[in-house]
Amino acid sequence: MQNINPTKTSSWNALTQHKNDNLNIAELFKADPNRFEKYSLQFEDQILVDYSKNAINEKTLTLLRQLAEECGLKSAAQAMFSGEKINRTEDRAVLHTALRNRSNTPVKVDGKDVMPEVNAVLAKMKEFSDRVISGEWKGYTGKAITDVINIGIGGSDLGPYMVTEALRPYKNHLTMHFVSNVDGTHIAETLKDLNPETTLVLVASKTFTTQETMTNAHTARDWLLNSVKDESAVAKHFVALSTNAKEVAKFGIDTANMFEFWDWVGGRYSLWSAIGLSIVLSIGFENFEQLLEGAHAMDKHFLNTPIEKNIPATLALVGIWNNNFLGAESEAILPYDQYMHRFAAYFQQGNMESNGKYVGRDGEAVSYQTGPIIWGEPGTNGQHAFYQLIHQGTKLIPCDFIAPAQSHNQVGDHHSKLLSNFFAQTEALAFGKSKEVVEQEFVQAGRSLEEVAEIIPFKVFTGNKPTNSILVQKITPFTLGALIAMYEHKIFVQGVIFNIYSFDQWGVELGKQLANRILPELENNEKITSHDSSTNGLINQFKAWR
Ligand SMILES: O=P(O)(O)OC[C@H]1O[C@H](O)[C@@H](O)[C@@H](O)[C@@H]1O
Repeated sequence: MQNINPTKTSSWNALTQHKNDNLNIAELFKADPNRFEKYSLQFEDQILVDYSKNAINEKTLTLLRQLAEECGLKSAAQAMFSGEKINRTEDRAVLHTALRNRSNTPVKVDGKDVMPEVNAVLAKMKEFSDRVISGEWKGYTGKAITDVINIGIGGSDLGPYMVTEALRPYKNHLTMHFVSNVDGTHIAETLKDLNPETTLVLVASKTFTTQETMTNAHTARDWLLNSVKDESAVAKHFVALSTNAKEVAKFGIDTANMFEFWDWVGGRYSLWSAIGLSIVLSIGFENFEQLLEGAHAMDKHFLNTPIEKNIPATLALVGIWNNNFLGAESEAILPYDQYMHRFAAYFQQGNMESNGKYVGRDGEAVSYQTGPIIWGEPGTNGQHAFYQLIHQGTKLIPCDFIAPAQSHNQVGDHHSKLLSNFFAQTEALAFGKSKEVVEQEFVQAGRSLEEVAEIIPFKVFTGNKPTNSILVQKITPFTLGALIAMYEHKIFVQGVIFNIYSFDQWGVELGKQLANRILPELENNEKITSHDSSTNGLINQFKAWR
């Protein structure tokens, strides 16, 4: 990928000037009755992306598209899809798109087509999951599996957990559990109600060396062996999802029970790989294939659609406008769908681990903002918690509102009520409430303006808060796959423009290294003096209190 400092492009300069036009969303709507038609896009008649409630006009979009061109977006996308080693700092290709390449066209890494291996692992996942779901796969004592625990963390947890929750309406009889935290409470609470004879454990770890996961996996293994007291039981109750066959064998899992993936799959992009086995076990292989189909359809859209109609690119560019020119520091993802309650958490890793970088592709510190802080919670719960600050605080927080038109649970008028909130919020954020309207409301309520003068300012909403509305016909495996891929590519486009490496994650290493240094210091009762005074003080107090 090229090394292009975005701030040195002519479009960046022009955008900096253009910021002074101080666009106002309400005025933009007043001036153009066709704004919705102009600034909304549809995907396969199933997903509507309305980005019209942003402070943008034709000029903004033209300049942003020019920026993408000047930063080499097209060739960068080609490079990723064709297996070039765009993850330079780890010398790896980035091919989560090959995992869902339903067209099965060859994708080469170092001259070798990866598709036969991808298809072989998918076939193995199908065969295994069919046997577990049908009850043909038996545990050590001959009983069918009832519960599945996925032990993993980060990319080996968030994706599978988010998707199995989002697609709960499609799930079968198996009960899924996800254990990630090294806090013993997580595994203890999970194992408490489970029977080892009917439990299958998936140890999900790309590297198979992650402290949290290996610790939890050993605890689960001890739990099984405490109950059945025969090492050979492990083969019936443990499988590994990993790239590291050597470590898997060391742990005692037969490599026949290993579902492989490859170093060109980033952890936070791995739910499409063997890491998705918990998804397959939960909703069946055909539904998992639909998830892959949806993502593949979005991949094709991203790669082949001109930038004017390209959904991930458009979301990325509008995001850059808000982040780099209007000064927004964070972005909220707000699904109006209870099943999608982990969606924001998933893209917290997806986005922040990808684009939370301060070093550009030239090895120098950048002089501009890179990835935003991502946060969010499902729909109306957020309204009664943190929306106050979005409406009337001093910070600019662009929000993505996501909602399905059809609910999986048609309970009374719940869905109309939910969606009325979904529509109302973006309207309120964009248009606000003026002083005049507040006054009018008081007058209509029979109050005199003199009497209420003091409280009027507190009731004014300035509006002009940017939002995207993403309306999905229904959350199905296909549309969910497409939505996830849409955000993945948005992150990719922003990383290209930020001129950073989006697919490494060196920032997680230092803490790990220091924890490994501290762990032996906690194993005795000696006073610790090897750190700064704060860290020494904390460790010593911990030792005194434990
Ligand atoms: O799957 P693994 O190897 O256990 O890694 C789990 C997580 O570890 C680190 O925090 C990072 O590298 C993440 O990207 C990764 O998802």
